[in-house]
Amino acid sequence: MEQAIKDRAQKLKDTLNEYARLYYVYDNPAVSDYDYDMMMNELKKLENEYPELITPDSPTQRVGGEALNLFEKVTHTVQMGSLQDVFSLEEIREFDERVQKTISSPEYVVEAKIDGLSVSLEYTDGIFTRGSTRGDGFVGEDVTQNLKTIGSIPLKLSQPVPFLEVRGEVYMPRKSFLELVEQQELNEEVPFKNPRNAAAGSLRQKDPKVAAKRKLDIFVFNIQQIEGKTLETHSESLDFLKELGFKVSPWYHTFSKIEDVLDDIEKIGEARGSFSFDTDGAVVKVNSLQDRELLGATAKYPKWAAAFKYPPEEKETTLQEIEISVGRTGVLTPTAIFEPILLAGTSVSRAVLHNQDYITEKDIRLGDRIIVRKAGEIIPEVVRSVSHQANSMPYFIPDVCPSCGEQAVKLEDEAALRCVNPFCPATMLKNLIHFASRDAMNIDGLGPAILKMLVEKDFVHDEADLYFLNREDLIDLERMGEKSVDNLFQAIENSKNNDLSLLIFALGIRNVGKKGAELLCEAYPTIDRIMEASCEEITEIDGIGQVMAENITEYFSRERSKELIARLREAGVNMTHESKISGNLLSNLTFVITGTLNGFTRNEAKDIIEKNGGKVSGSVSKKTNYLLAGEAGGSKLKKAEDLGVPILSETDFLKMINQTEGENHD
Ligand SMILES: NC(=O)c1ccc[n+]([C@@H]2O[C@H](COP(=O)([O-])OP(=O)(O)OC[C@H]3O[C@@H](n4cnc5c(N)ncnc54)[C@H](O)[C@@H]3O)[C@@H](O)[C@H]2O)c1
Ligand SMILES: [Zn+2]
Repeated sequence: MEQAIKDRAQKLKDTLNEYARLYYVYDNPAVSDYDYDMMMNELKKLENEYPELITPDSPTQRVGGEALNLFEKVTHTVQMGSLQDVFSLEEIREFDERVQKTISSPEYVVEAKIDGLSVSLEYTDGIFTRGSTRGDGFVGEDVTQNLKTIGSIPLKLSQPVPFLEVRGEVYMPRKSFLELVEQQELNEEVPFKNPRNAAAGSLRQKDPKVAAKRKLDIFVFNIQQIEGKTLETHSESLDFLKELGFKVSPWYHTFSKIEDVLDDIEKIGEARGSFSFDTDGAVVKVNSLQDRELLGATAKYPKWAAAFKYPPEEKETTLQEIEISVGRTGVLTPTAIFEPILLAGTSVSRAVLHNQDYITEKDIRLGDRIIVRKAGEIIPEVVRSVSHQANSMPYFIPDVCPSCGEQAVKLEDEAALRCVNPFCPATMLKNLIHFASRDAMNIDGLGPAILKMLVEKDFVHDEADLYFLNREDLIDLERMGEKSVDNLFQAIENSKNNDLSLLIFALGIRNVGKKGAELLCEAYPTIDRIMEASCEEITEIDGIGQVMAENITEYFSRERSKELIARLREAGVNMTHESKISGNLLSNLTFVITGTLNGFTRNEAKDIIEKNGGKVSGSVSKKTNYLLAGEAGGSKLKKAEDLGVPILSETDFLKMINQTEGENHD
């Protein structure tokens, strides 16, 4: 065998193993399933031709990913194998021929292949006892608590079957996925790439409360083990599972002619665009359970089943327009608008172009002939440009926000353009969520869901509107009863007393965090003084740099800001800052706190020090003035001794503070 072939095989193994790790262990694929499958196919062909290339670490020999240490491990009594996959109807005929060598006139069941993750559910005397992921097929993860949050998994079966283990596919409905991604974008989290990864990521959350919020669902498709009931065929077992209370494969039909099998596969292909879940193929299974025994399995998959994978559909069309929309986080997204084409059973006229880098890399221009692809995923994408029109020019996303008309900017380390106008209607919801959040105005009960309704119903257009809400409007809102409206009004009322520094932080001025807001307020303790301060003056504040100072003055120079502040003032929102620093006897002194204190918590001690003008640092150095040591000081105590830093006991510290307060009273 040539060295080049060996090298190619090794390269494929390494790359596929890495892709599989990202996909199974981190739920974050680097390439599309189709591209992965095509590489896998190439490796399989090489290994077929040169069997000496097959090593135990080859991805062709292994199923799925490793179990994470986060969960208890579960050893599967019945192996949870994968499926042999095929990419043409011809290969389904070949599968049938292979089956026919062992079984005469086999009967087949065709099922939709759900794109989720495989789990095993165990029941003893009809009670759900344990659920686990597939893992590598032999050892999976115990995710019982998370599975219990899925409403369609029965906790008790309609019959007390002595023992039952079933296998099913947990998935995230498309609608839930779109909602989740929207939420993740608002929270500035990295969104999941597709419903399958979202389902896998959600089921492997350590906290079942998170999993519960993710709206997962399941289709059960096989009996792995059963006691107390004899079944002859697969279709019979699906019927029985239904009777027990399971949600089973949504599409299954039994056929005895291979032509009918092929027809049904095509029917699923046409219908799958309209399913509420992602379908990446069709599975053909031998129906008789006894025949399955005869056919057996390889180390990786059963020989009685085959998965047909639908190829991604691609079509050529003409790009008519590029529409720019602005999302809730202010990101400008280009969408291709083209002459409608029929893809995966639906008419398509729009596709994502991601960002400027994507457009530039593929040199996509207005008027181009383009190739659009729809694979398993929900949203089609523009794959490439086939040809440009004469005299066409490279396309650049205009740097203007389509919602507010202000200039959009490219932030560091981002491929995207963003609208940063604090009053852009497109990003208002996100600003409001920040405004009401715990660290900002801390308005309990005014979370993202309610704010979204308030914005959608046009009740709220900016932060000040929150203080002029109408009781009747709120009571009409979904899920808002009298009591919760009262509580909400009380929380809004309470927020009026917040310190000015919280309000400044809540306004969401670019680059102004909690700390920056506090520093600003220490220097300028009223809103009027802040608004009058010049950029130069603000830059002089210790801890505030040029950029932050510019952002602050730019914000307050806007007419909209002045109006907003005026209305907040009218509502009675506090506009002054009460300095935390009441004394200065500890000024210029740095403290480190260690050990357990008796009279107060470490945070309380920190507050006392800061109120008196001192600083608290996390580690002892030559610059430390005092170590405040409670019981069991440990390494910090040792270090302070070594460096000769004075050590204060709690009593010493109290004396020092009382002296301070005493002096203040003089
Ligand atoms: N994009 C990437 O980087 C990447 C990496 C690794 C794997 N993958 C993808 O993962 C897949 C390979 O994973 P696999 O080994 O799980 O194989 P598979 O997903 O192709 O098929 C096996 C699985 O199908 C599921 N299934 C769904 N509906 C079923 C039904 N009705 N009957 C029987 N089984 C059903 C089972 O849970 C089973 O585990 C490929 O599609 C591959 O593209 C992608
Ligand atoms: Zn805008």
